[in-house]
Amino acid sequence: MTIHLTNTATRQKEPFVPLDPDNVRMYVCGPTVYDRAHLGNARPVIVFDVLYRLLRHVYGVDHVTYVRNFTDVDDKINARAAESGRSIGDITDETTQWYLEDMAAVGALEPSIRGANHDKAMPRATAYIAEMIAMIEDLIAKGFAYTAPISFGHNSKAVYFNAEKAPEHAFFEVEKYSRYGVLSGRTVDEMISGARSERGEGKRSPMDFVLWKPSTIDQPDWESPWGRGRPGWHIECSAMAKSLLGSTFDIHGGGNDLMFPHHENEIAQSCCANGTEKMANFWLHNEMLQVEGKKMSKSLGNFFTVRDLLDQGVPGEVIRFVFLSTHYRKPMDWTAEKAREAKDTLQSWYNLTDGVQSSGKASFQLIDALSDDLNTPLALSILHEIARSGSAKELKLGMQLLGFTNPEQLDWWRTETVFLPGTFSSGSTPLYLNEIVPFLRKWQDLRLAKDYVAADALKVKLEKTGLRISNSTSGPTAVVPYGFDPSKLEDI
Ligand SMILES: Nc1ncnc2c1ncn2[C@@H]1O[C@H](COP(=O)(O)OP(=O)(O)OP(=O)(O)O)[C@@H](O)[C@H]1O
Ligand SMILES: [Zn+2]
Repeated sequence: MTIHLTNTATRQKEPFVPLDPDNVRMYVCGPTVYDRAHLGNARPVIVFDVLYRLLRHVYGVDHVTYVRNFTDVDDKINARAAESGRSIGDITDETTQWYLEDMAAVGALEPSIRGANHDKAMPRATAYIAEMIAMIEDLIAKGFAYTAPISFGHNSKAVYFNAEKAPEHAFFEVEKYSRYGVLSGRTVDEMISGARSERGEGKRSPMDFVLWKPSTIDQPDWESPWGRGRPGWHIECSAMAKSLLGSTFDIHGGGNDLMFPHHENEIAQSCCANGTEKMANFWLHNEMLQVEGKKMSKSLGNFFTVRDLLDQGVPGEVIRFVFLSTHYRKPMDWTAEKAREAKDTLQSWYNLTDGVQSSGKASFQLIDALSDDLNTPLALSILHEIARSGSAKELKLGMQLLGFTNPEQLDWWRTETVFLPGTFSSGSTPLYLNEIVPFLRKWQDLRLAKDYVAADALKVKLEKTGLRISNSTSGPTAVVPYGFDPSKLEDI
């Protein structure tokens, strides 16, 4: 069975043939670490996690390398340090840790080098400055890049190191690379207006972009042939990808907001420095999580974080489920309704598969769906069918393939059912039997007395505590959610 993926570079769905089936190589642009990940940032993580799992399934765990970087040098980080009075290292260490915790909570595997956990699978940009400098020197030597000294104005001299010699910018000269713009399919005008936001003294053309920039004394800096300075964002990914995956690798991924200019610039740098035709054979881009039609983003301020949802009691698996119910190339919204439905579904699936042995291979139908350009909505509907047919083992295998791994320590989905008069569903006595039964009795009495108004009011109050109250064939019934807090009953 061949995996087919939509390749942004060709705008077609193509059969995926790895360069080396013994080591399938994927790079995904990671976060800039200065704040909590917002919910939109989790979308590429979950999408590429599914692809990673599929590749491991097809080629074997030891035959897939997945690299996702941390951008820990960036002007947004400097700004956060300046406004908070904290050190850059503190901010990047803390947010890196947060990111790892939040992405683990949504069921994402950590990237790995052929299945082995390794620092190199999650490289920090600051550990690759020497490689970035070498690549920039290479680009200059080959005539694709140039340098330009900053001009010392009346007050700028004092703020730079080594004031004797003006530090220099290094720029990539876009005109030298004929395939610039091919990935995103943009016109020169569109690219010029997109590039204008990036300032830089001494640029030959507004489209040229920064490879290296001088640092003032209050900015992070490294020694370089162009004076003390720091790298531009794009060169970070080119240098790390080359160093860890080679000059040409299989798949490069990220959100479609990165297609231009970031990925266009990565391609220009890598292909020109490495003398290759392609940086990656396949370019994959996920569409955006939106809020009222606009991209969820930090700059627009229309965001909430993954941690906000987790703290509100939305399980990470529910976040994952909601993302997978929309195809990765379609924009989507987060809604409370989708989260509720996902939670109900997962709750029933986890209960159905609880304790079921799960060795074996996931169903072919499911692999087929994922192999067709990661059709996760179809995969979920196949799981629905499997669940309806009652095939618990097959369901569990399928859930595992999609990353719903049923973590025993986080069994938010476990429920118990209490019936009147004091019987219960599971083998052991429910924890809150004695607290709940009197309320069920009272509800039954009100109904028998035909005082439906009071009965309904009581039901509403009980359901506010998290119980689900109904009248089953066995009589009044309360479904008790995992983590139920009986002290909430005291106010009724
Ligand atoms: N709303 C979104 N929906 C889906 N993916 C997103 C969204 N916003 C950002 N991403 C992706 O998240 C990843 C991390 O991006 P990055 O760290 O640059 O985001 P950011 O700069 O923190 O966010 P923002 O774009 O909100 O300023 C990238 O792959 C990017 O494409
Ligand atoms: Zn990148």
